Amino acid sequence: MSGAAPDQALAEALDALGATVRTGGTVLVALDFDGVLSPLQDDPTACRIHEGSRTALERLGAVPTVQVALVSGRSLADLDSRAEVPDGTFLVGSHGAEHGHRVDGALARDALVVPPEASGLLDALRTALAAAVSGTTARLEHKPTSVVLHTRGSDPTEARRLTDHALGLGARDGVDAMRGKDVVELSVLKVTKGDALALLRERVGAQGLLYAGDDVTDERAFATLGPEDVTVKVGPGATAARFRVQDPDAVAVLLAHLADATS
Ligand SMILES: O=P(O)(O)OC[C@H]1O[C@H](O[C@H]2O[C@H](CO)[C@@H](O)[C@H](O)[C@H]2O)[C@H](O)[C@@H](O)[C@@H]1O
Repeated sequence: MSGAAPDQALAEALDALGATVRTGGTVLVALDFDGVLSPLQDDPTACRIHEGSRTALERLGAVPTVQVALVSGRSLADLDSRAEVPDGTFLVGSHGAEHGHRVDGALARDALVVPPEASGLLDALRTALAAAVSGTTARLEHKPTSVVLHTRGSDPTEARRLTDHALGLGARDGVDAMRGKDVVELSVLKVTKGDALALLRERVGAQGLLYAGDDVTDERAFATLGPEDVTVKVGPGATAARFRVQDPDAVAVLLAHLADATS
């Protein structure tokens, strides 16, 4: 495998999670998708899970007291279509708005309730953003509870103008604006990955937790996790996480190390 090995402090934290599993404790292994399990791409539809991570998650998913979860900003359907994860994996999409899990080779979704006033607001946001990006190189992505402005690859001046416009729309009542890497997401539900992780932790009764993420919305999650949790920032930039690895190649090595530590 081509990624860098975890540094000593992270390796020790992974070994401690492995020891928890070997003594019968439950460990939640939760991962962001873009920038963590897949390298970032100009075209979001080109992203696939890293082969090394896919293999390691297969191994981890086979351990009875390891619970694997993907916690992503992508819509649940989009995440499911490219994740290639084993049965039993929890999938959280749209930054925590959509929940499901893999069972019998398919996605089982939890019900998603969007109040009518929120649907109306989302339609208005979609219309306003569509008018703003018309004739530009920026793109829109539509999710069940949000619309996303993508400016990766756009002219920087145009990207700034559209970003400011989207953030202006995001200041409206009932809208949660989230900035990410060359994206502004306008959601009509107030959700966070931190809340999603808290729910999952309770649902599986985890004694140990690992979460790896690379983006602004992952910082929201890191900030809610405890000092004993193994939080891993992927890539450069300020972070509230305890540990850092360089890139998705290093994530694959980290997950393989954890899989080894559980057996
Ligand atoms: O929480 P994540 O799994 O990291 O999802 C966050 C967003 O990921 C995608 O956008 C990002 O990745 C794209 C593909 O590499 C890249 O082109 C874009 O610039 C990035 O922001 C996805 O398209 C969004 O819906 C997710 O919210």
